[in-house]
Formats: sequence, structure tokens, C-alpha cells
Amino acid sequence: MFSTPGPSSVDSTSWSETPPLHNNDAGPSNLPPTHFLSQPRPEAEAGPPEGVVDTTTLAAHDFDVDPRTGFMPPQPPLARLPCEWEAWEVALDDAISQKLCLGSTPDLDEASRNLSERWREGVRKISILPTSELKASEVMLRRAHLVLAWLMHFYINTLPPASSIVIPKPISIPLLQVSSWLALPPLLTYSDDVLYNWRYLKPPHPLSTGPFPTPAPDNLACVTTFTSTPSESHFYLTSARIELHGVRALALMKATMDEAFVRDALALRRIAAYLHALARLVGGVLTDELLRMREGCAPDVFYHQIRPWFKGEDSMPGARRWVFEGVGDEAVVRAHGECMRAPPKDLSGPSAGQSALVHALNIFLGVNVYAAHARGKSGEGGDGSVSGSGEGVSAGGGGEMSAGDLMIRMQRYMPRHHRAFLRHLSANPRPLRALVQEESSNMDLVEAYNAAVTALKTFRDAHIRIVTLYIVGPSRRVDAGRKVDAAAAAVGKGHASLSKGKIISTEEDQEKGTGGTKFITFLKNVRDVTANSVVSQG
Ligand code: HEM
Repeated sequence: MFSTPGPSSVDSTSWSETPPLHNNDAGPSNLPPTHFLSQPRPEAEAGPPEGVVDTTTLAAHDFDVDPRTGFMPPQPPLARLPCEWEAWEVALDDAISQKLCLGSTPDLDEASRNLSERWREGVRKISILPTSELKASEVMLRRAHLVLAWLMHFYINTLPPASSIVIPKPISIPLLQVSSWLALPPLLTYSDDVLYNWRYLKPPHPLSTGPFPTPAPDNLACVTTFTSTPSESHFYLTSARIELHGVRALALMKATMDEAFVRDALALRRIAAYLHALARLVGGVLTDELLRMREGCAPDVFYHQIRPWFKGEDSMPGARRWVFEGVGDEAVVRAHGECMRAPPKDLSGPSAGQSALVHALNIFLGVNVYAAHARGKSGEGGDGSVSGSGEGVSAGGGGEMSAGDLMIRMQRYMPRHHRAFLRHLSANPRPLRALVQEESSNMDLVEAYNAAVTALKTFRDAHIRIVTLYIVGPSRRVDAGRKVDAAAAAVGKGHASLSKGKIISTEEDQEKGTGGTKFITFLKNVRDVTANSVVSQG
């Protein structure tokens, strides 16, 4: 599949060598009826019957992992749904072009409040568009999820701060349907703001024919944002660039697994070389890309203007619940399906913690040892997510969810083919870490493994610096501003102007991440588990 030096033999651990076809999923209509892509599309939730190729995406037999672009699709995602669903696309265009403001903005003027109320009224008036036709194409379903999820976040976050949150039927019904077919939660996920939210910065020449060029990290532009700010685009594109560079990591993992199958002296030397290459990639290229966040995303813009749009139900100030209109109504269930029977459970906001690339690194290196502790067992969670084995850590104590549970939970927000990929990776019969432990007298191998683990720890150190810069710093500045205001008020001088117009309401708990986590404790725990995963020489 990936271009690495050839293994000394071929292994059974495979994700296919075959690159997916260059076809924008317009449907396999030009293919002969006997072609495998002409087979009826399998039920997304149930998957294909035993022994039948999964054709839900063109690269599905590859777990939707492309040899050139990894977890990113190899060609630009569908930019607009067909005209039957134009009302959704227009509502999204309007929300963006009208620059709708967060409902929590202090001193929001009446004109802005009216503008967003008119927009929400327009959304409530959209007819309930049928979605069954979308089922014919994974790419259309993805676009529908993206558009509806962005609409819902615009809808919820423009509401006045204390109002109840009722997602109207024109969004709730199709979003719950599409989400159930994709097996994704019904809100914005990393796939909606990163994986399927890009186009070419420099498009191919209009007259060029042939396959789409492979997207390169420096040739990406972002399609949809809440704020139209360069900071927001840069935020999403930083993750996208990491995904594209990460393809090399997937290739090195594959080559390592092939060599682990052979496991002679030459194979072990090659594994050591691949692990050193992985260490350079993760500790160098990926970490540098992560730190480049600082080149184009302003911390205060991120914290005050961008981040509040991501809130999931668990980060809502005042613990307000999200009501999906129509859920539990028997007539709606009969008309629109079982997905309307019970309220959805997974409603945490998007996070790059939902990147399958980083989870794949954890699983491959065997540093996902925190997972089993939380579950009391190893292996696969009932929801198809992947845990590890061994000792673990707890994120917060006092009833907090453990770091392991949080990492597993993030997998529920990944496209299901990527989840299947992680399952496949964790079912590897020759796990690398066990191999290194068994060969612990091989100094070169142990050193190389430890270099790769340490590089992942370096990546996590850099991530904690970024989080400190983008969340902890701005939130402290808000707190400091509040103290000044309070002190000034106390002496009757009134320093309200210090915060006026600059600071967005921060009534949310400052310690919570987009996933509702006590994030610094969580991130440090994951980092420390990574650091402690080095193997001692035997
Ligand atoms: C301004 C930039 C960023 C901020 C403020 C940020 C913030 C956070 C926070 C608060 C969490 C805790 C979980 C949650 O609440 O969702 C988290 C987790 C995570 N983030 Fe980021 N993040 C940023 C950029 C990135 C980027 C570019 C990546 C690269 C893929 C990334 C990868 C991860 C991963 C993998 C986790 C899970 C924990 C771990 O594996 O160490 N983040 N992030």
C-alpha cells in the first residue's frame, strides 16, 4: 500500500495495497453490473454480509484509508449537495455571509440579535427534506452531516444565553437520520471541520483531465468556518496538514508489521530503522506542524470568537440540555424511523482528539495502556471502539471519567471505517510493544522503540503548550479582567470599560475542554502514560 522499502516477506496484516479509484462517488453508474462497485450499497450500520466487500466508500476495502492521504479523502470532498437539498446549503451560506454573532456576546446589539432570530426563524420554516436518496452515496451523506451539523451549531450558539435549546424538526429529523446511517453522533465532529472541510488552494487547471492531484499540505484551503477569520481556517488546516504528513507514519507502521511477521535479525534491524524514522516524523515534522498553529491563529480570537461555537451539550453553560424536536413522538418515529425514538447520547463538541491518526500511533506503539484500566478488561468496547491492556490512569478522580474512557469515547466520533481500521490495528497478532519486550536484549531495537515513544511524548508536550497558549492563557486574562472590574466596582470607580466589547461571556467552567473534560489533567495523564511506556533494556 504505502511506499516503503520492501519487507523481507509479505505479511497477513494488511490493509489493501490497492489505491482507491479516482471518482468523486458520483455513483458507479458507468460500471458494468458485474463490477463489485455496482453491487447494492450495504447497510452502513450493519456493514456488508460476511465475505462481501464493503463498498460504502470507494476506499472502504482500505478502511477508507488512502495510501496518499491517509484518513483524509484523496480528492476534495463534495462542495454542495444536489438541488433537492439546496435549502440547507442556502441557510448555511446565509449564516456565514450574515456573520451571525454568538448569543453569549456581552452587550450584543439589537440589530445583531434580530438578525440571528430572523435566520433561526428561516431555518424553522424549511420543510423537512427527505434523506433516503442521500443514502445512495457515502459522499453525499457526509456532506449532509456536515451542513446539518454546522447549521445546528449556528442555531444553538446564536440563541440568547439563558434560553432553552430546542433543535427544530427541519434540522433534528434529517440530522438524526443521516447520523444514524453514518454511525456518527448528530453534531459537529472532527470529520466535519477538518477531514471533509477542505479544497485545493490552487485548483488544478480547469482544462486538465485525469485524476485529481493528491492534496498536498501546502495546497489546502478551508471551506466552512463560523467566523470567516484566517485564525479559524488556520486552526482546521493545522490538523489537516498533520493528517497528510501522518501518511508516512501509516506507511512505517505497515512496514514494521510486515517485518514483525518475519522477525529474523534483518527484520529486527529494519524495524529499528522504521521506528527511528517514525520518531523523526512524530517528534519533528508533526510536532513542528502542531506548533505552527501559532503562525496563523491568534489565541484570543480562538478563545473568544471561535471556540464557543464548538460547544457540545456537556459544555453548555447552565447545564442546559439539547432537545431534538420530534424525538420520542410516536408519529415522528413511524414517519422518519427508529433514530427518532430516543435522544442521542454522544453530544460532545469536536476535538482533534477525534483524529484517528493519533489513536493509530497509540495503538501501534502500545501506549494505549490507559484504556483497560477504565473498563476493567481489554479488547473491543461494545460500541466498536478500541481499548488496550495493562495499567491505567484516571483523569480527575471524584467520579471523573478516566483518561482511558475519554480516549475511547473520542473514537465514537470518528467515521466508522476509521474506527474499523483502529480495531484492525489493535487486533494485530504481533503487537510491537510485546515484540520489543521479548527482544529487550536487542539494544538497537529497544532504543529505536523508546525513541518513537519519546517522540510521541514530545508531540504531547507541544500540544499541552498549545492548549496553554490558546485556552489557559486567555481564560486567565478574563479572570484577571474580572478581578480588576470587581475591585474597581468595590471602590466605586467602575472599570467596566476594561472588558467591554473585548471579552465574550465565559460563564462556562474554565477547566472544561470541548468534550466537557477537565482537560489539563487529562492531557497530562495521557502524556505521562506515553512517557512511562518506554521499555527497559533486558
Ligand atoms: C488551538 C489548538 C488546540 C487546542 C486549543 C486543543 C485543545 C485540546 C483539548 C482541550 C483537548 C482535551 C480533550 C477535549 O476537550 O476535547 C485536546 C485533546 C487532543 N488534541 Fe488538541 N487542541 C488543539 C490542536 C490540536 C491539533 C492541531 C491536534 C493534532 C492532531 C490535536 C490533537 C489532540 C489529541 C490527539 C487529543 C487527545 C489527547 C491526546 O492524545 O493527547 N489538538 N485538545
